[in-house]
Amino acid sequence: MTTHEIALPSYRQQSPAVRERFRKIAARPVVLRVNRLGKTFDGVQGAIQTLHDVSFEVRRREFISIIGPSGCGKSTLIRILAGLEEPTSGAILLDEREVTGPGPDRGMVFQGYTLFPWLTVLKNVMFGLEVSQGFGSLSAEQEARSWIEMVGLQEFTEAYPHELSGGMKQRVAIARALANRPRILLMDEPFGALDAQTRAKMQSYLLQIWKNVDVTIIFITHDLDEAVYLSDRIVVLKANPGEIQEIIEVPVEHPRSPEQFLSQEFLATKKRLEELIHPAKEGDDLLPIVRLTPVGDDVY
Ligand SMILES: Nc1ncnc2c1ncn2[C@@H]1O[C@H](COP(=O)(O)OP(=O)(O)OP(=O)(O)O)[C@@H](O)[C@H]1O
Repeated sequence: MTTHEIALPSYRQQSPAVRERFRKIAARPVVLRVNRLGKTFDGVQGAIQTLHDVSFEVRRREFISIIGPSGCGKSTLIRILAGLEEPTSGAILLDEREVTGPGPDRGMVFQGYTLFPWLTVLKNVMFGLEVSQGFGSLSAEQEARSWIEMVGLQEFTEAYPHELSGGMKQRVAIARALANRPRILLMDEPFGALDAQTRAKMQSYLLQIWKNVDVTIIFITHDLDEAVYLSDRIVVLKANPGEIQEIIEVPVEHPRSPEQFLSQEFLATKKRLEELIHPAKEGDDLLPIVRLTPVGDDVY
């Protein structure tokens, strides 16, 4: 049975506990304002309008996912938030100050493993502390060790990246990003290259870390389950140009746990995401038939 065939409550229906959580979030200060953001690239075939009039606000310690079809401008948006790309129009305000370039107030974790392969786990995490935060080596080491412990890799401080699994590398990348005490952690498909089991573990680790650290998270994913499981709110973009279709308040209660994947609220939210991202078109999953087996030799 698919989620389309189950009678589900509206994804807008919230339990008292969820309503109360959103009321508390609304009372927190705004950390990030994305104001009428637009981005046009000059391509070989002319200008490509990638983002158009994108506006939203993020409050302190919110977990926001950005989701949308391939090419809708998710990575462009996160690169603008990181200060790696300039918007064509509009502005980003972090703590009410305009973002004009990269800064230590924004940490980044990408899908590709971005650790320095020639440095140990400890030295990777110490790097930013020493180079951009001005820590002396002793205090950088102390600080780095506490972040490595936070991601559960204290046994691996002297290991090199090639000695770690993909999930462990991403945990080091998270520790390294958080060690600089960013206001916002920007994560672009951080678990996209991991197998399903490791990915599920990483989602659980990330929720545990987020609970213990004063950080706001912006998380890009293609995975609907991942977006619903992790987020307070989900910003759904559409493509050509990338515009906001809807911002969904996830009605699933906290603390989150994998059993909730089958709850009615979870499925109702996922169904809404499916409607927005993969609107069903009659026959769009059918291939032109080229028959290479004799008639009568059918598998179904
Ligand atoms: N530097 C660039 N120059 C020209 N066009 C670009 C550039 N960067 C992105 N684009 C275009 O902007 C659009 C959005 O790209 P972007 O990578 O932000 O989308 P996305 O939603 O992250 O895609 P995906 O989900 O496939 O990773 C695409 O059409 C892409 O070709």
